[in-house]
Amino acid sequence: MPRGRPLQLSANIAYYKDGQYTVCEGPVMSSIKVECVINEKSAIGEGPVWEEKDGTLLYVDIAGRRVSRWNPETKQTQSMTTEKLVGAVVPRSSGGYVMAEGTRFAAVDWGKKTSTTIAHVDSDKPNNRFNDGKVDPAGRFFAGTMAMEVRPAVLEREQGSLYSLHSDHTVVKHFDQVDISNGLDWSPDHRIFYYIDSLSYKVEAFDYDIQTGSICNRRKVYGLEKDEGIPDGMCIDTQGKLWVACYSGGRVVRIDPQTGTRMQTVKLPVDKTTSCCFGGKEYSDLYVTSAYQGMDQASLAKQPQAGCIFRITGLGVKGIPPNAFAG
Ligand SMILES: O=C(O)[C@H](O)[C@@H](O)[C@H](O)[C@H](O)CO
Ligand SMILES: [Zn+2]
Repeated sequence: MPRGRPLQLSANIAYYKDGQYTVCEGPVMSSIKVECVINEKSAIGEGPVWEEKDGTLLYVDIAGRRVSRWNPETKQTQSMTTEKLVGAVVPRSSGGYVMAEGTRFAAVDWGKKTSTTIAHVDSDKPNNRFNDGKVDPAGRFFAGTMAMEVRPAVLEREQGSLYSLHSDHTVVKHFDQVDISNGLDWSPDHRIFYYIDSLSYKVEAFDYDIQTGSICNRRKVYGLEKDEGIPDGMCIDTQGKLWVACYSGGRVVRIDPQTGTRMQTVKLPVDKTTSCCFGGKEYSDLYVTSAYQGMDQASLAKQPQAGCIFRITGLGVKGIPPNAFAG
């Protein structure tokens, strides 16, 4: 091994210097690029989903009460306003979308820009709303709730629950006592469900039964460090590693859930990074949403791109195509 030549390890690069290998965080030899691709700002951009058939990015602006779809070719965004705060939107196999809005699951007719209720949750909690959601590999739409925020991350604690909407339109409640129900995804072999309750400052895992959609054996897989901020949305890559957007951390981190360690950090030019998904050609680009809500004038002046959506290229990893709601 000649001096100064990098040694490729599984996830990191080691440099040989002064008689020892220094392991840097992340594949520093690849050219990672972060660019703002959607200039149209969201108060709380969230829930990005890549739609392969159209090559478009679907996402929500939670507080802006908007579902949007952006076409990278035309650079055009189409939007639909929602009545209540909208936590997540997902593709539906029978066409259109399903959204988790207010405290209801609703079908969206994208052509007409209208919605119809499928089911209600948390009817005993008028101050609750849906937050993040995603479809499991069998077509069930998982989404969780939280109390309305007084300001970012300030709210009545333990009011939320995690639900799933099944193809027959029944709703299952998995657990309650959630502060801010947030990022979620499934392992590539469908045997593990990963979940974030933001104010726990950790990523958790459950055993997953893909046949029934039930979860058990809750455990911690990663605890966030102080400077990483609040864990928010997340997605998994084909290697089973988790990409977590860190709210007030201005970064996405790649976590190895098997070892509970951080493998990589990618910083962004905004603090309030909220969620991420893979998209683009072969799902090799990471799209990252952000928020401007809750920022004062001074920080907005310092971060003019707050609320924009970013694309990270050159990561050298690939994502898994999103699932569509089966009902
Ligand atoms: O983006 C979301 O998931 C929530 O709706 C936001 O409100 C933030 O996550 C929260 O404020 C940070 O904890
Ligand atoms: Zn979120």
